[in-house]
Order: sequence, then structure tokens, then C-alpha cells
Amino acid sequence: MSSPFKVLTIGDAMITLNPAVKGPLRYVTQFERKVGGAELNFAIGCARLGLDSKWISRLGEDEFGRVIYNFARGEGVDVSGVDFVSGCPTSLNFKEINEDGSGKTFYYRYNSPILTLTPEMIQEELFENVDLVHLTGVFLAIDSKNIETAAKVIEVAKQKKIPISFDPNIRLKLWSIEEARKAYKEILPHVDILLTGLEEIRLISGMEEEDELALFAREYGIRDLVLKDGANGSKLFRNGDWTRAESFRVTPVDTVGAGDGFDAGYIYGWLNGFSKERLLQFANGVGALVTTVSGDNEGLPYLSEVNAFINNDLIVER
Ligand SMILES: O=C(O)C(=O)C[C@H](O)[C@H](O)COP(=O)(O)O
Repeated sequence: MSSPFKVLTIGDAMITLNPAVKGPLRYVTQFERKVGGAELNFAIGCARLGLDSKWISRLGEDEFGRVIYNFARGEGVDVSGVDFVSGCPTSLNFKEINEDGSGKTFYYRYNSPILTLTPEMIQEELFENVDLVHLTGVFLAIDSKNIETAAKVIEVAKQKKIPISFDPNIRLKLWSIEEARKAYKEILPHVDILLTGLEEIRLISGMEEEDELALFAREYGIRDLVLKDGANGSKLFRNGDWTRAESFRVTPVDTVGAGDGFDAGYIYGWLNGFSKERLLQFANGVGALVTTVSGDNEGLPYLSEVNAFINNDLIVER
């Protein structure tokens, strides 16, 4: 079933290797192979909610590239903007999980296939029928070359009057905070919807108080400033007012991917004209459900599942 709304995103995806046992990575000998990547997670989240969802990327011409391509396609993501390239292997992400559940990420994405994507390849046809473009800081962090590609994406989106959402998704393993701040300064004036963690906005702007953040949103002309604060809920600054929503109580098993899920939920609600309160509630619901399943995107819910969760409907299991 085709949706009345279409989103477009761009970014690197990875084979994510989850350790079979906890503890330092050097002692782990078995891994579970999964698929990850912030923008692909977003694209899958949108597709599961029923949006038309297109992902622009490059994958290595290798077995792992095929795994990711087939996975994305199987999730209903439009992969017509994804190509295979030789000479650069598909990116990898090894995870380490400590006994207390905390963890580390070890990226192998230095010569990522996404670096073969150049601004000239960002053609207008890719934007056909697109209602919103979503960018994240991970794409920018992989290599400074991607900032030019993102600038081209923004240029075409602006020409076509397509709104832009942005999640800074700070990854300090990929770049320094100074580099990140510099790149965000270039991107933010073009952003309509900023979806950021509270800790992230603090790192980017040095601000955390509502009055300061309201000024920050005005300075950059951000229409929706959305702050994600995990178990403490989320809030939205729009048209001079703050709207807040509490989080849902769940027992999290893996919080990675909740932010990407929240973004997908928010954009779904935004495109469908949800009220501010319902928008936050819906996005919180998607984020909460993601944390109940292990893996970066496995817990992304279908529309009926979020609605049932939010409405506390009885789910018939057998
Ligand atoms: O692409 C990357 O570099 C990643 O780190 C992939 C991760 O699956 C998500 O980006 C999770 O991000 P959160 O939703 O904020 O937990």
C-alpha cells in the first residue's frame, strides 16, 4: 500500500556485530550479525509506520553489501538510490557490551563506500514526490567530503521547497566536537525540524535552559526544536511555546536505536498533521518500543503496534 507521504534520507549503513558474550571485545569470539546505521534505521522506521521511505547510499560490492541491500529492500525501503561500489568494503561496527549493560562501539568505516557518493550524483530525480528530507550528523561525521554532498542535498531540497529534518547524532568516535560544531553551523540554518538529544544540544550549543534554547531555535530559524531525553520524555519548542510529553514506562533491553525510532515517529506524525501533544506522545511511543527489543532496528514498530501501545490496547497473543 502506498503512502501519501514520502521521506528521503542519505547515509552509510553497517553490518553490526553484536557480541555473544559480555566483556572486553578482545575476548569475544562469537558475534551475531545484524544491520545498523542511523539513517537506514530511520528509513526502516518510516517504512514500518507506512510512509514511502527512500534511502540514498553506497554499499561495498561484497557479501555484506548484499546483506544490507536485501535487508533494506525486505523492510520496504526504496533502494533505487543505492548502488554497489568496488574497492571499498561495506562498513562494519563491532559492539562491546559490559556486564552492567553499558557498551562501546568499534567502527570500521574509514574507507566507507558512501565516500564515492559525490555532490554531482545528487540529481533532482532522486527527490521526486519527496515530502521531507532527513539528514543526520553521522553522514557528516564519516568524512568532511560528505558535508559537500549534504550541502547539495539541502540545495535541491530548498529549490523544491521540501522541508528538512536533522538529527545531530553526535558520534565522537568519528570526529571531534569542534569539527561537529563547525559542520552543524553550516547545516542548522537550513533545518526546519531539529531532533536532538538533550545532552547533544548541550554539547553543540553549551545551552540547556529553555529560554536559551528558544533563542537558539530563533537564531537558526528552526520551526520545530525537539529535545529527546530518554526516560524523562521529550519536549518541543514551536511558535514560541514549549510542549512536553512524558515517556512510557518500559523495561529496556537495548536502548540503541531509540533516537532513530523517535525521529521516524516524529516525522510520521508531523507529515500526518498530528497536534503537538500527539506528535511527542507518538514519537515517545516508537522510541520506547525500540528499547524493548535487542538490535538497532528490530524493535521499530508497525503503525498498529504503536497505536495499540499508546492506547494500552489488549494484544491478543494466542
Ligand atoms: O550509524 C551509526 O553510526 C550508528 O551509531 C548506528 C546506530 O544504530 C544508531 O545511530 C543508533 O542511534 P540512537 O538511536 O541515537 O541510539
